[in-house]
Amino acid sequence: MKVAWAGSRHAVEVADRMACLVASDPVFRKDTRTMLSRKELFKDTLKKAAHAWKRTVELHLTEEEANLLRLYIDQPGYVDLHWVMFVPAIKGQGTEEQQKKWLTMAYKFQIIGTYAQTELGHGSNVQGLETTATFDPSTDEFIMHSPTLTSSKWWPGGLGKTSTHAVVYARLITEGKDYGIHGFIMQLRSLDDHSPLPGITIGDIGGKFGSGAYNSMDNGVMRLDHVRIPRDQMLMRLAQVTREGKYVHSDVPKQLLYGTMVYVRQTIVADASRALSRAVCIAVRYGAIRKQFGSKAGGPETQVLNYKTQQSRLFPFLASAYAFRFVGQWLKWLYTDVTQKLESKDFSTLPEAHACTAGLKSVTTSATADAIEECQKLCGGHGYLNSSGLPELFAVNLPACTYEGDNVVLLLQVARFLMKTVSQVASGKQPVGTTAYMGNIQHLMQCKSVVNTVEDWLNPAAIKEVFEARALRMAVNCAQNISKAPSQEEGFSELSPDLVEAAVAHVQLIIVTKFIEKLQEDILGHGVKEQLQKLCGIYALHLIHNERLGKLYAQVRPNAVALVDAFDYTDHYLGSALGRYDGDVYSALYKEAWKDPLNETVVPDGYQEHLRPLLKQQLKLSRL
Ligand SMILES: CCCCC/C=C\C/C=C\C/C=C\CC/C=C/C(=O)SCCNC(=O)CCNC(=O)[C@H](O)C(C)(C)COP(=O)(O)OP(=O)(O)OC[C@H]1O[C@@H](n2cnc3c(N)ncnc32)[C@H](O)[C@@H]1OP(=O)(O)O
Ligand SMILES: Cc1cc2nc3c(=O)[nH]c(=O)nc-3n(C[C@H](O)[C@H](O)[C@H](O)COP(=O)(O)OP(=O)(O)OC[C@H]3O[C@@H](n4cnc5c(N)ncnc54)[C@H](O)[C@@H]3O)c2cc1C
Repeated sequence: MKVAWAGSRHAVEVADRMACLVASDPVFRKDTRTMLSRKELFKDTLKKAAHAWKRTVELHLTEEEANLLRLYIDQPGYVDLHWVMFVPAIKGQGTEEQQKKWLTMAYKFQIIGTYAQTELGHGSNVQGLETTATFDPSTDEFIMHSPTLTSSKWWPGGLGKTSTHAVVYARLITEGKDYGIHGFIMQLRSLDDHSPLPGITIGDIGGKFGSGAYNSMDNGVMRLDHVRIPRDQMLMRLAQVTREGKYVHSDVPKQLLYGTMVYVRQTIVADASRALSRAVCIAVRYGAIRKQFGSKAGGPETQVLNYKTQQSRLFPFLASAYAFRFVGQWLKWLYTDVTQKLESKDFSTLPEAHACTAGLKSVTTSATADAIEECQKLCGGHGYLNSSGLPELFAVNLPACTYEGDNVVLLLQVARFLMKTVSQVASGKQPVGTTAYMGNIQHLMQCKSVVNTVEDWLNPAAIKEVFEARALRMAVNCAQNISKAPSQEEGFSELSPDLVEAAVAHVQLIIVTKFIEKLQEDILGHGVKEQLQKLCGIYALHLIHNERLGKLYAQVRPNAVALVDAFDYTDHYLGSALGRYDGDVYSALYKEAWKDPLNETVVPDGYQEHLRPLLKQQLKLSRL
């Protein structure tokens, strides 16, 4: 089963080796992490990251090994953004020349990069970002500027105290015209003393949910005051600005600007299955040890895992962990396939890749966060202790429902894709890939399920047909209702809760299908396939129920604010910049950020000891 889970014997071997390397190194200890102050935790993260890099170089680790080393250190930090977003953004959006220049430095850690897209005022609505990059032909430079409070960059990981560089997303303005959002490489801090460059105000945005957890990451705020960068620091693979200031767009779809997000969403599905499996592992093992109540007077107490209620709550999570793992492996393949097609200028599969990555990221991270929380309850009182590992696991994985795209916003993107596909089917076009089932519309709209017993759920064809029929009927129903609305846009908005459900049904169909396809592979090991068949059945069966309360929600909405005002909580008691009575959210958020101890100094404690030697050493090595 280890091989089935990991994907190959090789994967099991490398993972074991890297996990042992981390576990046996005292620098990577994490048992007291939740007791550290924010400053101590941050410094500990700097130390671990520098040590990890030292071991990577000393042991000549491959990329695969180095990634696993980072994963097992299990402490979010600036390196995640550097490798998972900064490097891929330059790879995807930089010209060959730009890649050569910047990636050479990034691969050797001579520079540390982050991905600065989100602002205080806009995250989901990328086209609403306000930072400007105005071309000045007299100096051949862009002037990077934050015109408003809400245009402050807000959230980028590693930005707060660590990154020396960033890919910054800003509105490109040239010859007086706004050409929308583009990516720019900016140096943020001095490579000599780490102080912010002139015109750049930068800091940490403050403590986050839970102790330990994501607080190891210095998510940052940044304001730019007319900072000049050379023209060639605009990422120019998708569009260019000439020396004269002419805007030229390449013959590639403009959506490739969002390519880094597609890449990261795909990796997040794998993260979700890992986090869910950790929670399930804790709850199942503990359930086998924990005993409560005797069966008969004087008889042995019952292992809590034997209670039917415990099983019905826990085993769907166990099945989901496997389901997410297999769909994650498939998604990685899909992403590689699409990337190869893009390189040969075949952009046809881009919309499907967007829908699959967005949908799967959304469904798997939401289910994982809910499941970790439930696992805490499944472990009773002890589950609430930090030492159970569950509070931190929950706190670290909860934001995956928000970062890389809010999960509801992403499901609406899937729904948009589905509505387009339904209309294409109606006009006679045969859908392909994960929507191919929609071509079977006549049958799926009318067929009756042959599933009557739990055993029927082990019949893959029956399972698949039920999920196809459910997904298709929900999508068609939405499309029909939208067509009755005064306009497409109004219909989409009005129907959005149903569209989200239709999107979830489509994504769950993909997960079920990929699980079934996995079962059709050669799976070695006595009884392994049989166990997986049972888990596939459990995963599918636990999903088939539904509730609709949309009409009641609409009736409550007009009084929703009054209904929470009626709790009569003071701002002090509520303790939330977001829940303030007066609604002055942005000013409050901004003010709170500067209170964080990390912002007491501009250059962080630990820079001289860990960060500077790391950067200097790499610089020296490159000059040898
Ligand atoms: C303890 C160990 C650690 C555990 C965790 C460890 C590691 C985790 C690993 C990684 C994570 C690490 C850190 C997290 C860092 C987080 C970073 C971020 O959050 S970066 C910021 C991410 N931001 C977002 O995701 C914003 C979400 N919003 C959007 O994506 C878009 O704005 C949105 C919602 C798609 C709307 O786009 P917009 O252009 O305004 O509108 P349209 O809906 O009209 O779309 C236009 C067309 O473009 C198509 N589209 C949209 N997105 C994409 C895409 N990505 N790819 C391809 N195509 C896309 C869309 O379908 C429309 O097409 P049509 O015109 O309909 O054909
Ligand atoms: C831990 C963490 C790390 C992050 N790291 C980075 C980073 O490194 N770099 C970076 O650039 N960003 C980063 N982000 C920012 C992240 O990408 C955004 O928070 C995310 O994209 C959501 O945007 P938002 O915060 O503006 O939410 P909003 O869009 O303001 O969402 C608020 C609510 O409105 C709803 N909503 C919004 N739009 C719609 C709609 N059209 N229809 C229906 N409902 C809607 C959402 O569902 C949500 O419930 C990070 C965030 C977190 C939490």
